[in-house]
Amino acid sequence: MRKPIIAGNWKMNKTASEAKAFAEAVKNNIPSNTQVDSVIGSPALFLQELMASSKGTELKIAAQNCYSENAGAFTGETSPAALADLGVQYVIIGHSERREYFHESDADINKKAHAIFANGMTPIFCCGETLETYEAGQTAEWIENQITAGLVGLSNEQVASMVIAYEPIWAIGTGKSADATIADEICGVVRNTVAKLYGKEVSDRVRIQYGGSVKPENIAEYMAKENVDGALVGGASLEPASFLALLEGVK
Ligand SMILES: O=C(CO)COP(=O)(O)O
Repeated sequence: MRKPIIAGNWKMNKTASEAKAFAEAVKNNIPSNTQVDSVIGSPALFLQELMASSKGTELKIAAQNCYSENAGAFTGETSPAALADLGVQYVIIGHSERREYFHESDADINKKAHAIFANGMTPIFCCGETLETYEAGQTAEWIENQITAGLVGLSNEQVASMVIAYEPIWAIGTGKSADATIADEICGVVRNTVAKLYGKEVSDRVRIQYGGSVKPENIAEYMAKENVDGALVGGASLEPASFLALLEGVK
């Protein structure tokens, strides 16, 4: 049985005081982590504050990115070793916004995945296709390629323990969600790709999220699907009441 995981991705939103107020508002209302892993992915600037505010509670904290080296002359980058030292558990990598606006390649993302595991954290690895690829009927091939390249060299145990988020680019922030049937089908493609590369035992364990215009009103439809183990949520994770409602939708 795979434990559900709901992760908010705040993207580049909030100030430190707003991040702290959010954590204070939600931290005592997070469901037990025997039911669901509840995660907030924050800008690096607020991670230390969020770690302090959420200490001893069921709220887990993710970074939205990191570099693939632990230290050195990499101006402006965030060290995975420093994230691990803060107690951060998850790092989102390969988000379509980073691939598109910051030109991250599959190889860059793969190096980050290795660095995250080397520091004892868990990657939330994002994949997803454009509307053009979707309409051309090439989604499955696209997703297989992103996963194959992004996970190169990881061990079976590492892949089994990670989280893979399927986020169709055409459904991100557009209000146009892939319906639950499509989400389940493509999350199934993700799982089959993992099975082909790492075997069935690994693909039965890896957790797969759907992301793209998930809201409290539609979360239950996604969670009811066989291949969907959780959600990666942007806009609807920004307000405490909405984030808590997403978690309620899983219970
Ligand atoms: O990109 C996303 C999460 O990483 C999805 O964003 P929205 O939930 O705002 O569509």
